[in-house]
Amino acid sequence: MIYDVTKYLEDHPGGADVLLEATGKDAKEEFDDAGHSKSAIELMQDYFIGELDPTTEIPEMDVFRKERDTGFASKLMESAVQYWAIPAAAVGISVVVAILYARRK
Ligand code: HEM
Repeated sequence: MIYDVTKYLEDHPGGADVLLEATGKDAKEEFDDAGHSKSAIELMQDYFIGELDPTTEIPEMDVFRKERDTGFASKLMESAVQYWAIPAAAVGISVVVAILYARRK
């Protein structure tokens, strides 16, 4: 569920700050935690603009988890690549040099 609350910023009893902080994020938990009344939930429907396209693979909470996961995983991969890149390059160069050296004789 996506809500455009731009026009509601000034009228929000909870303040514009909390809405701005929730921009572009999944604010379901914050919304629920605030204990919004039934009328607040009804009012919210006026600002409903659409759903996330599930095929875009970016539902908000997943993004956070994914960023954390892939962040960690990609860092691990990066360091793994760095770890292997130098010895692998050294071995590669040695092999080339050895072949060239062997050919000379
Ligand atoms: C379209 C979306 C929203 C609508 C229509 C809305 C509406 C309201 C309304 C009418 C109230 C007054 C209390 C009540 O009737 O429940 C309220 C309070 C509050 N709202 Fe929202 N709200 C929205 C989104 C949010 C979001 C996303 C957050 C947090 C990130 C939030 C945080 C709060 C808080 C903390 C209060 C309590 C203020 C207090 O009691 O001092 N609201 N909201």
